[in-house]
Amino acid sequence: MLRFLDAGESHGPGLCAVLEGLPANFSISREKIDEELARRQKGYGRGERMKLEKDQVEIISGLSEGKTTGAPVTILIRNRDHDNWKNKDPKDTFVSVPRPGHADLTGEFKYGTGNLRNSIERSSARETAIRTAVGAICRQILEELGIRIRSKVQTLYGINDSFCDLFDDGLYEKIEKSPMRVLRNEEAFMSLVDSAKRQGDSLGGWVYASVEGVMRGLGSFMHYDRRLDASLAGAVMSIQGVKEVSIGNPFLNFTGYTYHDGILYEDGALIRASNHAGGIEGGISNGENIDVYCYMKPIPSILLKLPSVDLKEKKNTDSRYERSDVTAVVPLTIVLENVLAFELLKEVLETFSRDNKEELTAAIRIREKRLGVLNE
Ligand SMILES: Cc1cc2nc3c(=O)[nH]c(=O)nc-3n(C[C@H](O)[C@H](O)[C@H](O)COP(=O)(O)O)c2cc1C
Ligand SMILES: C=C(O[C@@H]1CC(C(=O)O)=C[C@@H](OP(=O)(O)O)[C@H]1O)C(=O)O
Repeated sequence: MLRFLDAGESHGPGLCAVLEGLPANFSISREKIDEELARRQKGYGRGERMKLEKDQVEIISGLSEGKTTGAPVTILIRNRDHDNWKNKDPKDTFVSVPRPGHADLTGEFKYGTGNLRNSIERSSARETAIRTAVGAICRQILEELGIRIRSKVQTLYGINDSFCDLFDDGLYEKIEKSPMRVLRNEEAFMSLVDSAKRQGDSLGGWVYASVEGVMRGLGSFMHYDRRLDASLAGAVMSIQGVKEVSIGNPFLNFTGYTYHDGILYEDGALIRASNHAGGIEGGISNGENIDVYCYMKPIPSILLKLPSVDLKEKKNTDSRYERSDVTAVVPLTIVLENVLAFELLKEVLETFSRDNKEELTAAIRIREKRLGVLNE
């Protein structure tokens, strides 16, 4: 079983993860992991923190001559901002006024450390840096198996028309360079972010990822917890700030006749007339692109005042501001891609459970050969 644990606080020395269950003999490039980390740091609407960090991964275990050995892979990302925090007087970082919408209050209900700073540190989406690094390892293996993931921002604020409707040729390369550049309506995006910032407010929006080349037959309807759509949705919902997940386009109105994707036999092959199902039927991948949409709520840390309570003084007060992004929909696209990469590799290994590259690719070929009969 592929699994990982991660640890680390937002302003602590760093973040780390142990990823276990990778098959042996796959090449993993550290540079490619760092490229994903750099992509995640970009995006209009990011706050001051991203100017301080330059995320890079250190690989502590699990690779030999750049290849997986089957041993647990341990990775580490250091927090540059730690240098600015390590000598702070605890009195100066103490927090007793929770921000509505963040984890400050619920974290205190649950853990009761008396200082909301502890919840802030671990609940922070800083954790998405290490999750992106984990996904970036899985992604390199998926790419060798012919699976490719790409993403884009679909909407910002309440604007339900797309900033960029379709993937153009070569767009993937452009996304890799800078996710912002691919937004057709880049100026509209930027001015919306600018005005939210001027107001002291924040924004959310929808992002979209599409996975190409997924083999048929991942997931199962045999039990609720093996359904592929459920596993993917759960993983995506676990990303900080994500509140809705849809497999297939949630913006269109359908009837049964217009929604369901016709099955056609053409030129000796089984094909689908459309892909409104988003690549999953009955909890099992059907070979079409897996399309995942998710909605991120507006960022909770805002300069505008919301009602809150000083838990120490037991007095009503205004919410307090903590340095923040205005919107994180652009980095969310990269986090989404890499969260999906981990989940999909886990599903591949669940279905074709093998311990090394050669046996894994052979097992996938045997399945494809059997399904190929349907196309004759
Ligand atoms: C990439 C990314 C960056 C984020 N940046 C911030 C931020 O700067 N300030 C903030 O208050 N929330 C930010 N969030 C959202 C919070 O982490 C999130 O709302 C909080 O942990 C509470 O979790 P919940 O919204 O899932 O309930 C960010 C989320 C992501 C994915
Ligand atoms: C550090 C990251 O995002 C952080 C997520 C975050 C939050 O509350 O979730 C709050 C901000 O942290 P800080 O107060 O240090 O500026 C963001 O910068 C990152 O994405 O690497």
